[in-house]
Amino acid sequence: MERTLIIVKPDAVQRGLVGEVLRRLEQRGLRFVGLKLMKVDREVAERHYAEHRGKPFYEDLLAFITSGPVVVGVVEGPRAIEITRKTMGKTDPAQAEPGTIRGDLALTIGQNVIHGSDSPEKASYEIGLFFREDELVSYERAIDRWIMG
Ligand SMILES: Nc1ncnc2c1ncn2[C@@H]1O[C@H](COP(=O)(O)OP(=O)(O)OP(=O)(O)O)[C@@H](O)[C@H]1O
Repeated sequence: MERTLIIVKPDAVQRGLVGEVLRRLEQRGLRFVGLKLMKVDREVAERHYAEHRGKPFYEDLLAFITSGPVVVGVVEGPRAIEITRKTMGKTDPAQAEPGTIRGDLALTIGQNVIHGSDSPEKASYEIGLFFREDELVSYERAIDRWIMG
């Protein structure tokens, strides 16, 4: 069982795509165990994007992710990180396959609809950055016996 963090980015919230993005993840069998709408402040954004500090797009990245509300979620399931990343598609929407979230919905590499953690270490770090332990809900669905069995 694995957990990963997703962020429905400000462009997707502004464009009314929250339901569409969450639906695509749910349809892959992933189970939401945490979900909330929030604004990301500069300090959290800097911690989240620490690996990109110094890159040419770093300031734009921070400005964008703090520009308006986002929806952050924690999804759980076997191979949740890999399945989420595949469902998202490549970072650059021009290279993302049709049928992926970014391939179908993203407009630019900066405004690319969704973030998903890319390793177990990052998932654990990012979940801790956005959620307290008591905000995450453990539960089982009947369907989990098939897809997780
Ligand atoms: N060359 C670039 N120009 C502008 N923005 C970029 C560029 N490369 C990456 N970004 C932005 O920085 C974010 C983080 O980059 P990263 O390489 O970690 O991509 P990712 O892991 O696919 O995306 P995310 O971390 O959002 O899931 C990207 O989602 C994108 O919005």
